[in-house]
Amino acid sequence: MAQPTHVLAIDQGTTSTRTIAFDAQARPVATAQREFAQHYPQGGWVEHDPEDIWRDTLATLREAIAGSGVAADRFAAMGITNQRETVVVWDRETGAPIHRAIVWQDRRTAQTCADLHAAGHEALVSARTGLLLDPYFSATKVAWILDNVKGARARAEAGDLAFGTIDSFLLWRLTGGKAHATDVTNAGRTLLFDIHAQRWDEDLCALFRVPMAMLPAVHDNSHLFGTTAEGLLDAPIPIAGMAGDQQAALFGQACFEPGMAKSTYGTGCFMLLNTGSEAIASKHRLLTTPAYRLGGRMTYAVEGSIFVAGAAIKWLRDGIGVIDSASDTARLAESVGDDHGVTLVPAFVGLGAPHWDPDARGAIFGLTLDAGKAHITRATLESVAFQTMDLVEAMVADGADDLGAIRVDGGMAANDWLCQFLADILGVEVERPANIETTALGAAFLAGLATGFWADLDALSATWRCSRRFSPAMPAERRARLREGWRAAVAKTRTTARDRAD
Ligand SMILES: Nc1ncnc2c1ncn2[C@@H]1O[C@H](COP(=O)(O)OP(=O)(O)O)[C@@H](O)[C@H]1O
Ligand SMILES: O=P(O)(O)OC[C@H](O)CO
Repeated sequence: MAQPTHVLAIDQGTTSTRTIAFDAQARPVATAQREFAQHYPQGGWVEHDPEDIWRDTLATLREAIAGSGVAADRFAAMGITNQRETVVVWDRETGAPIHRAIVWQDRRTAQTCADLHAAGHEALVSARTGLLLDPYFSATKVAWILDNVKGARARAEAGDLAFGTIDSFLLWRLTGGKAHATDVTNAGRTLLFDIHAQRWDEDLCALFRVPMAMLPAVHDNSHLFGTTAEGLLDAPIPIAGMAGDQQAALFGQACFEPGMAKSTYGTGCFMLLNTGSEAIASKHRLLTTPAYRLGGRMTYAVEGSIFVAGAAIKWLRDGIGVIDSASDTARLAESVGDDHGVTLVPAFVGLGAPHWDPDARGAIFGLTLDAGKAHITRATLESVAFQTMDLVEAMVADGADDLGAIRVDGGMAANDWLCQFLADILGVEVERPANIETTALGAAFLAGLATGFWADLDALSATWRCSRRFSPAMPAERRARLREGWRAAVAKTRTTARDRAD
């Protein structure tokens, strides 16, 4: 066999699918990317067509291989990383999904979660899964499909249907239906997986009414999951790494030591803090989640999940048309004075951590007649930093040491204005790596480790480079005033949601 020279990573995100080819120095040598359709069948519902996702995955894989100029048999392996929690249920015989994928942002099961909460189930769920009863997670979405597609529940119980998050679905398709598996990080977002015992939990499956016969096998993140089916690519390539995208970003940022944190700004924003071999239960409504498992040894993280970050920028562009492109936002934000007085709370799909309020909806405060698109744009960027601030405060209140620095990545991290405002509001150093595609890199690292392409974590750490560091420069008094303004706006947003519900 030819000596491997490169590794591939598939990054299946909420709004786009991409494949990146990396060389042995972890440099991206070819990228292929496609945006795909979002379906909003009702208010608060969000769906994807799994066939779109599969079509784009295959197309970007072929394109990235061709674009790299590297022969397919020179790739040591590929890794898969994915939007987490999103649910696909498919027929084991035909491989056809029985419903569109229900996306992590979808709120249709809010009432089911409220009922389970009222019945007193949250303590058990949190103790075993590290999560909360929120429609964000997979279990209630799976049950919704089984209850709403005719005959599905009986077929699932008979073992004829398979459930998977996007990673499992892609693995199934890539291997021609040979492998039905996932990894601990994706399993750990379903509400069905005991993150301490590290196995599917019978009680939780019964509580959420998900038949165990439809669940995938769960493996380490660095593991030989399967090999691409004959004829799919010019040569079969092993699939040897898998992780949910936020955990992959933590890995790609080389946050391997307890106390190291990263924050990823894509559609949403997700901040993960490595807590080592200890699963720390949050007292401030953060999540406890598997960070990665290598050689059977689990590393955990504490996570703050924010549902809307880049999605608000997309809304500025596609929803209300105040910008032509995401890259306009920094210039517009700079054009507004510091004391502009506008606050935007982007609770478009409720609020995630640390509030977990599925009924909250977006709001803008402080409008005056001179407020224009620049004010709204600036307030939108600021809201992303303020939400991160809420997460950091919750982590510190949970006993985390004061964070000296956070590593940022994701599409929005390209925005210098945002990175500086983030450093100012958090009062910590913000480090942006040379490669902000850390999600894909993390998946590539996992696949490369499994196949010996990279030797160990030290070899991976050695590839991490900071390209720009943003240091806090805002006077403490101004920071305190802005923080206060944000808290008041969030409180008003939540009161309005409660008033509407009454
Ligand atoms: N310069 C920028 N300023 C602000 N937001 C940006 C910028 N560039 C990209 N974005 C936003 O980042 C998001 C894309 O990031 P990405 O990491 O690709 O997301 P995902 O993986 O969730 O699909 C989009 O929502 C886009 O609006
Ligand atoms: O698509 P992203 O990058 O915003 O990530 C989505 C998260 O995995 C949802 O939990």
